[in-house]
Amino acid sequence: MRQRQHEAVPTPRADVQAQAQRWVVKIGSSLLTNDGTGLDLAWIARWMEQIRHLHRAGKEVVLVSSGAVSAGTALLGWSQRPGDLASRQAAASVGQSALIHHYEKILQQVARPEDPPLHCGQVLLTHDELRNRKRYLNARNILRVLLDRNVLPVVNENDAISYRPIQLGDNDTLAAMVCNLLDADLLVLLTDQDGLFSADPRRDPDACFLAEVTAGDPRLEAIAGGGGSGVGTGGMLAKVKAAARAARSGTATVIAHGRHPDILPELVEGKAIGTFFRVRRPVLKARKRWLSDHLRVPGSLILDDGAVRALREKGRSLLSVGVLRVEGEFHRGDLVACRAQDGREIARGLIDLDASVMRRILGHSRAELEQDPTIADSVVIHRDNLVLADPTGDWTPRQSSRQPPVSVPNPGQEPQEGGATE
Ligand SMILES: Nc1ncnc2c1ncn2[C@@H]1O[C@H](COP(=O)(O)OP(=O)(O)O)[C@@H](O)[C@H]1O
Ligand SMILES: N[C@@H](CCC(=O)OP(=O)(O)O)C(=O)O
Repeated sequence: MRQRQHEAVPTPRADVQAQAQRWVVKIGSSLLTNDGTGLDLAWIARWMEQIRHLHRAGKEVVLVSSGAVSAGTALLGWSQRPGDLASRQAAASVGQSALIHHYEKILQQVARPEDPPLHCGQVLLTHDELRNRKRYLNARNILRVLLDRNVLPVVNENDAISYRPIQLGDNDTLAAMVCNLLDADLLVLLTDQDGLFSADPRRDPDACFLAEVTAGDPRLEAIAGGGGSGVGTGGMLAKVKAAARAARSGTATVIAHGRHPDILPELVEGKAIGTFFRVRRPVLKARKRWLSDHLRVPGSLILDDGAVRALREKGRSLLSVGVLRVEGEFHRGDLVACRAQDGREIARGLIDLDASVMRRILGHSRAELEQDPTIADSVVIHRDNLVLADPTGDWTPRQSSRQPPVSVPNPGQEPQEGGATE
């Protein structure tokens, strides 16, 4: 079920939850392990039972699971989570296979005789899958194929080969990206707190619980601290940002305590447990979502005030005459940031020219540029390939682009552009 945007009367929370068809459920490190090493198999069994329950209710479920490093740390006989990259990669490599083994085994143990077959399908993603358009579409297709074949995708970052410059880091971000890939209806972030509080409840005993908020509300980032449990990576801040990111695809979010008994069945019943993040902004089209999903860009263009206005207020393409400076190295087709002169990122998009060509164009004086329309009017970034930042720093749709055909994924088929909302 897709929450309708700009409704006079917003869909009640209970209905958003009960009618959500495609669920992305994320279980954080803080829940999967009690002391930072090893897995809590008893609780994994309870979550697997709950996922079986969702399937019986006809829901599609993707599980985003942390825990590889914790599981590997215990198996390798180390007393604490490794601090150095190589040991963390080794722990993830050993732990990920153990993690998926336990999920599959326990998923079968909790099956009822009348249940149709349900197996786990491991999907390990890196930042590259989300940066490169072809790999992004490929990841989307395989996730769709798994759901179509009644498989439970179990997603994690490929920690064994990720290293800091290309790392997503926390699985809240990853889960939100999966929501964007799949146009999920509901993101459930299970953690070790009852939800979002007005301050970190570990530090502030007077912190108040927030039952319902708006995804992307900039005030929320100020109250959500970084890593809190010491085991998890992103802390509440990553979850608040993930809810804002998920809202770009119209996905509502619930942050709830994973050890609340039967949390998932109770959410399907529409119960108000945990903090609900309502979607209150226009949904970005799939292609623009992919543009906004990039965590890093190889270069920036510094724009003059006229170009900033043309992009922001008139929804125009970016022309070379409006570019004052080029930073970084990039090639035609790369995603680059467009910045105002004070450094704020106001847009980002796929560039039509290499950095070297841009610099050559900028070598002309502004008077020369203005006199030679063939150079001055070169389209640097077409408006269909641009997303604009709104005043909160989130991304907003602007121009409607043409609708490519909707694709139905087939195994082995080349990834296709397109999708329900593109
Ligand atoms: N405003 C807040 N409300 C709730 N929890 C918060 C807040 N600010 C910081 N936290 C901390 O965030 C932690 C959860 O994040 P994290 O440890 O990364 O968990 P996970 O492994 O589930 O992702 C909580 O244990 C809590 O201490
Ligand atoms: N991908 C890592 C976990 C990353 C992590 O801790 O994320 P989170 O559970 O969001 O704090 C792993 O499997 O160990």
